[in-house]
Amino acid sequence: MRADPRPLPTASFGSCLYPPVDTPSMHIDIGAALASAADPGVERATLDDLDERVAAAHERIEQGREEGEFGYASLNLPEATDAETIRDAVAPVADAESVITVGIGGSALGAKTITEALAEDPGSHVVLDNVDPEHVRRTLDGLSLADTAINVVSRSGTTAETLANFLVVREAYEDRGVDWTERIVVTTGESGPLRALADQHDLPTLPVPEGVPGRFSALSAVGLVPPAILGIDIEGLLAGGQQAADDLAPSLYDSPAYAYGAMAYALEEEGAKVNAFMPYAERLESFGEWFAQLWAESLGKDGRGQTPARALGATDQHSQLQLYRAGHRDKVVTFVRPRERADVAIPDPDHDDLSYLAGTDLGGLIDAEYEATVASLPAADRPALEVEIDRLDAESVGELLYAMEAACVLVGELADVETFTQPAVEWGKNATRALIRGETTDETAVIDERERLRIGETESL
Ligand SMILES: O=P(O)(O)OC[C@H]1O[C@H](O)[C@H](O)[C@@H](O)[C@@H]1O
Repeated sequence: MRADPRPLPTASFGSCLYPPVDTPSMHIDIGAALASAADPGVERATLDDLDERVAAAHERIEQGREEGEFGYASLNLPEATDAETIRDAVAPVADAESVITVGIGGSALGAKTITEALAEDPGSHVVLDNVDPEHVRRTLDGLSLADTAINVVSRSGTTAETLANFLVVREAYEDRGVDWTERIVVTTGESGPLRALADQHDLPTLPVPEGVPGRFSALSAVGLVPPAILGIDIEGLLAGGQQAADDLAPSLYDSPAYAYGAMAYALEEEGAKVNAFMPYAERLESFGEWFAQLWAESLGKDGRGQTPARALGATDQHSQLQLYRAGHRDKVVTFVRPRERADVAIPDPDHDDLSYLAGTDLGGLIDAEYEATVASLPAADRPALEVEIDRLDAESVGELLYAMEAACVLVGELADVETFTQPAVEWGKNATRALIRGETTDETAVIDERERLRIGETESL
């Protein structure tokens, strides 16, 4: 295992201006997003002023946690989630070689992030979070269903994509003579069609946590059933989450989660309306997808909210970095990396031009790329934030998930938006249901009008 690439603080661009906000295994560096290093950037005086509002927001958050208020209760999950109950529920399928999750959004992305980051074989967790017929068919054809456990998750129990896929998956098991009722775990709310189906077939069912929106439920049965089936240390994930919970403090200078949240908020105020999220590890690619839902659905309200853009390091240095360094000054790049990496030596090159690679390894190369790309942003007067964990283990991943959730809740407080709901997604859902049912509703009227206009325009061409 490759050791820590560099001790802190060193001369990485900008970090000498402000010491990173650290916990035992998580490090947030905000230096390269200060006004002294970047534009848009945050003045130190602005940050100091903002810290008073962070203290007030922290008080509000703690009060919401104490009272188990809707949304704020999410930040109690490390303590509230009972790992043993989850382990008992998955015991009948603990021999499964793979898991197929049928769920979407917050009911899929947490589990996907955790198994991608920590499963021995990330491919052993397959997620059906779309209703693309060819993809669903190909996915099921590619699985040995007898060795695959089914994880069906829906907080509302009504989501069309999840229920449709569940019916297709169930039929596939039946067609192959595999008793799906013996290979399934359901996680859902107290009511709704999925709960009714689970009761009808007497399926092992876990409750979604009370008062926790889907996108904040990774550290509950919603996110932990597939990891538990695949032998991942779910207790370690919860311990990491608890570590991050214990590190919440009434100052951004003492809490990595709040340092990240406060900087993201302040940068949006300064014009950084896009947050390009760039993990430097393939095992953290889905973490970017999870972050995108968290940030977009929680903070995209009242005409504001940073647009999360997904990128991957080092790959997207060769596709998007040009834009980040030389495009509109409307972005911040969030760099994420595990400091410890596997060792894959680069064989001695038999060509002089490649001699610079001699004696190094892929870990050394990707870390050099990380350092260079982080430094390249303020070198172009553009803001960057760094989120580092010591290694990809259960504790660090649990801490990372929780810290990003707490950062998001803080931004919601500072921006004064309704963080825990997502009313804007309902229009499309209602319209879909009406179209499928052949009903005429306000939504279908809009769709018909669009169709009339389109036909009108084509005819007038
Ligand atoms: O868990 P479910 O009720 O099936 O919802 C799954 C997802 O769909 C909804 O439309 C929301 O946009 C998400 O916040 C949610 O996570």
